[in-house]
Amino acid sequence: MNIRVTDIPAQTVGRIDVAHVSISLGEGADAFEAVRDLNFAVAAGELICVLGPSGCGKSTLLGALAGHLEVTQGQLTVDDQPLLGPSPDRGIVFQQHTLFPWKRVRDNVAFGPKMRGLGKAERRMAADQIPKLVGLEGFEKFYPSQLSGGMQQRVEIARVLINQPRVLLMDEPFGALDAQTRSLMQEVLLDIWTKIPTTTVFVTHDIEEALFLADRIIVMSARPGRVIDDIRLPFARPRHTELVTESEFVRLKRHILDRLRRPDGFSLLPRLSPLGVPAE
Ligand SMILES: Nc1ncnc2c1ncn2[C@@H]1O[C@H](COP(=O)(O)OP(=O)(O)OP(=O)(O)O)[C@@H](O)[C@H]1O
Repeated sequence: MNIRVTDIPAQTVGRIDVAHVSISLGEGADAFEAVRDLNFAVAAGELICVLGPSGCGKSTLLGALAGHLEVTQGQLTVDDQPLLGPSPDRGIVFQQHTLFPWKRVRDNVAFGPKMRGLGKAERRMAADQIPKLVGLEGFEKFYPSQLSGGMQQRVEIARVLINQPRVLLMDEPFGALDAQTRSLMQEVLLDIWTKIPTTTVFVTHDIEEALFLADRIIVMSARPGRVIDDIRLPFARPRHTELVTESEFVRLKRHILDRLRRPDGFSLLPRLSPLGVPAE
């Protein structure tokens, strides 16, 4: 049975507002504008992909959402609260692994709550449930080096989810995986997101990945990155790999390719409001 986005439990937290955000990097004569006047919102529980060519500032935007970078102009808020720095409320998963090699899976996952001073019983409960959710059952006692790349990424995701973040930030998390594992991990992510519909901002330069995962795709131009398209996807959930051969999928892929080639060209899709719904 296909379920629609509206059937997934509604989230009430995790709304992101990116209001006229520009970010400059570098200093003095080396300073340059990485992203310019980004203006969009992400609804609570929505999964968006930010897509754009290499160097267009996708990671810069994610770094600012994570609280690692300050914006030069404009404002970033989550649930109307300005971001004041990094927080477990906004968990980030990178392409590179950040696991402690000397800790077992279970202890890697439980590390964040331990640092936050959560009690042992609470930690144990979370550390038992989250690995199951991401498909790590049976691997809790393994060390990272005993796991495949895909399994290590599951641990990375578990480590973030255990903090029950309002927002999940993902910076090309599957970029280093082989094509088959990557496809599997996309399905794993959608399965997790359906069970815990956390607001997710997923950065990628892979058009098919964005089309497969997202409720909406924000397309950015080359540097300085600007939003050149905001596309709400019509595909039902759950999504299966056959989706990539459907005519609407192929049509949207062609549309995005065209937008990336001609960023100032005219979009044939309906114009969207900042929340990604068709404008009046
Ligand atoms: N700390 C930094 N100092 C100077 N320039 C930087 C710094 N970090 C990134 N850049 C430059 O800023 C621009 C935006 O980088 P960013 O990593 O955000 O792009 P991206 O879209 O994520 O690229 P990719 O898809 O290749 O990861 C790039 O031109 C990059 O070379």
